[in-house]
Amino acid sequence: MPAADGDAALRVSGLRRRFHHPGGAVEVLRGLELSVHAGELVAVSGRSGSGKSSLLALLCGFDHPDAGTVLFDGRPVAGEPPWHLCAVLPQALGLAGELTVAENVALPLRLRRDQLAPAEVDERVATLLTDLGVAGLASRYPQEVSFGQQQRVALARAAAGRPRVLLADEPTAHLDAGTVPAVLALLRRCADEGAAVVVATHDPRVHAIADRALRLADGVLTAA
Ligand SMILES: Nc1ncnc2c1ncn2[C@@H]1O[C@H](COP(=O)(O)OP(=O)(O)OP(=O)(O)O)[C@@H](O)[C@H]1O
Repeated sequence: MPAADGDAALRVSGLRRRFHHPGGAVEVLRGLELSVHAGELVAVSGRSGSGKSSLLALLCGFDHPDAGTVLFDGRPVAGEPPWHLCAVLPQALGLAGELTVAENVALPLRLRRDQLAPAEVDERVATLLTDLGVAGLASRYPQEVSFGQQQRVALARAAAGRPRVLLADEPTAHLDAGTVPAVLALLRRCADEGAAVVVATHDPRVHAIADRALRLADGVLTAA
């Protein structure tokens, strides 16, 4: 029997977001509904400008809706949810330039209140960097590696805290075909280990590993 919406790790209701431009207002999200359960990987497609990045920004608290609710395990969160509850790979990546690759990935673990032992942090970081094929870059700074490598580092950072909800915006853009399988495997593993995973993507390779495919159009999500 499918899990009830009320049990969803992430539950979004009636989400609205309007942007104001000199030429007028654009309502990008128009009462959007979404429920994602623990262990589920959902791929969200939609034409460029349909609002995928705007949706992810609202889910992770970078932006605020005009109306609607975002619940994590049935509860609202004031401001940005902590990394262990919701972590994001944004399109702009947002790596800290003053921290090395390894320090960036360790950051969500170091910021947690329930601190892990330093050896466990180091092991988790090393495993993620190895899995994503960037272990050799651990002591470099983000500006010393390629954009595609930075993208994998930002994904490792998002996954490091084993978040309840993992969001990824176009995680396979900028990657060569040989690198994509490792990214897909990590996203799938995060879901299999219990995260609710939402991926904004046009990539059919992501759709192939997703449990559900949704399409964002006219401000709402429908089955793709
Ligand atoms: N901060 C903002 N201020 C004004 N308009 C915005 C803002 N952010 C997004 N928009 C507008 O909202 C719409 C949705 O943008 P968004 O980046 O969410 O689309 P997207 O589906 O992620 O596109 P892409 O696939 O090209 O990344 C676009 O028309 C965009 O111009």
